[in-house]
Amino acid sequence: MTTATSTLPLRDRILAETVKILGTEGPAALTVRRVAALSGCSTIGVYTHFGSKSALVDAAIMEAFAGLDQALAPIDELHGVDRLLRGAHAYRDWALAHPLEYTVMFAPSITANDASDASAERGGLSLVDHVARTQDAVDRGELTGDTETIARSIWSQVHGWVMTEILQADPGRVAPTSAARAEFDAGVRAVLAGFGATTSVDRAPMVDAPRRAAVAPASPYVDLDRDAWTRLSASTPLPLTDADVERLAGLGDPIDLAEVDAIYRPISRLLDLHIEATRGLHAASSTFLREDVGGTPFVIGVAGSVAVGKSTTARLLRELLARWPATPRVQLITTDGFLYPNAELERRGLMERKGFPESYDRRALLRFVSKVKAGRPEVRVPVYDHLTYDILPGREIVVNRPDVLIVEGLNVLQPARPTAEGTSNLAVSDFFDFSIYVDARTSDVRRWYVDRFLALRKTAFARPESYFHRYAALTDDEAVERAERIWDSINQPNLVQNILPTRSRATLVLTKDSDHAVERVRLRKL
Ligand SMILES: Nc1ncnc2c1ncn2[C@@H]1O[C@H](COP(=O)(O)OP(=O)(O)O)[C@@H](O)[C@H]1O
Ligand SMILES: CC(C)(COP(=O)(O)O)[C@@H](O)C(=O)NCCC(=O)O
Repeated sequence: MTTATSTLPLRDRILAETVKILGTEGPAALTVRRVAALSGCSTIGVYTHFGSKSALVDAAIMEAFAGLDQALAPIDELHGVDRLLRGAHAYRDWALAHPLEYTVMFAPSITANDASDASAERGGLSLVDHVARTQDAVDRGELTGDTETIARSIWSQVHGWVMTEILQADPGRVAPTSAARAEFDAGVRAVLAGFGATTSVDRAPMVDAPRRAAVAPASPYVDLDRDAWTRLSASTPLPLTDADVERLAGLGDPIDLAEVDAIYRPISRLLDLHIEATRGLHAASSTFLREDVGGTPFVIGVAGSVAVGKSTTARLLRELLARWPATPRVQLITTDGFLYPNAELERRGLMERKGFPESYDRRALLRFVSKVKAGRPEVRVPVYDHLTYDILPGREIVVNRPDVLIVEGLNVLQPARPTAEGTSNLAVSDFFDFSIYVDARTSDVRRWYVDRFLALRKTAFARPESYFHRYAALTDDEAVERAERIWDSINQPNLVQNILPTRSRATLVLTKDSDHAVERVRLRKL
């Protein structure tokens, strides 16, 4: 941090001095007394703002990551390899301008000993968005290989390079030269080329970048910005009203009729076309086989992170599809009904892994969809209750040969697990006729999760039977801390390890901006 700290508010002054000490002398030199003296306050002042020395270290790490995230935000206007290259430069530019913060974020002597698990792991989690950006380049056919390997190779190149530049300079003072920038650029391009990048990456300044790429030549997807998507179904009527939309919107998911009109009306039209075509295919098969192969429900999977707004998407689709004359009977189920009950999760040591693939009775879920698809009547689904955080004993939803079944859940796009013999099982998604992945930046979803947790304190948590009732009385700060802990320890690792990697399997990907509005739609065309 190069700015003079004396004019900053006390909290920022304390953090700045902490970063200086940690970044130049290491954690052994950090004492609350010293930070207080340098910040011009008493030790009580430090404790009042941060509570403890380790909380101070945590705050220094977390704030530094927030700064880096902010510096990287503009590249999310871009796509593919272009975004990865520009991201690498934005990352290096920030790190070299904040060498002490960068040291605090990544020096193992600090993160391994003096930070809490959450902030020590924050470095790993910062890879999440990078992995998602890499996945985008792979999905577009601009890079070839395993996404995780490519993402790690790019990051190792960038991080290793930046750390060397910082260590070679005087503490806190890096003077980047254009020669160093050119060398760095060549190094990152070499890594990208090693994974098959052929796209010529232009050097125009970031602000001039096109908002959206049209279609990558080898990509199996068509990628449309919001306006282009909306124009696709100009003549389809919108059968919902403001009141319908208000009724269907999930907590913290600010959707309105304009958004439904712009985004969901075209989806509903596209689905109607798919349903019609699928029925035509069945009729053709019947003619060929000279027997009636029978109708079967059209099954749609809706996947995405916890708190991304899958439920709102699924409910809107149910409502819109039911208004098409060919599909009046639309049912919606969520996969949480197939979570093992808490007692079973406890027995398996999985209470902290609710939502991970292994926390579900996957065989029961597979049996369920295959029965539905086979046209069986009265197929039953257990019911999960968010309030008690458990399966409701004896309660069931009956799925009775609907025209359309929507299956919503975190893991619905998981590929099949290999059997012990090395052959492949079927996966739930093998029974889908269409699938939708609701996507957003991980940092935005984290914020939505925390905001929803805060809002739930006054509603669901306030009820004595709520599993989270003990959180109803928390102060704002305590509730934020609690929600972030659940997010960082359960939901984000699940997103990164299990959910995000399934995104490219979806027929349609809806990418939301930080205000929940869908900014981009990607449709599989091949
Ligand atoms: N602890 C909770 N108490 C009550 N309702 C909850 C709780 N957590 C989530 N919900 C509700 O459950 C639904 C599903 O949430 P989630 O699985 O996070 O999916 P999404 O937000 O993507 O729809 C949402 O309507 C949400 O408001
Ligand atoms: C119930 C869920 C696993 C979602 O299940 P889904 O319907 O997506 O299969 C999730 O909302 C959840 O409660 N996760 C556990 C961690 C948490 O309390 O946020």
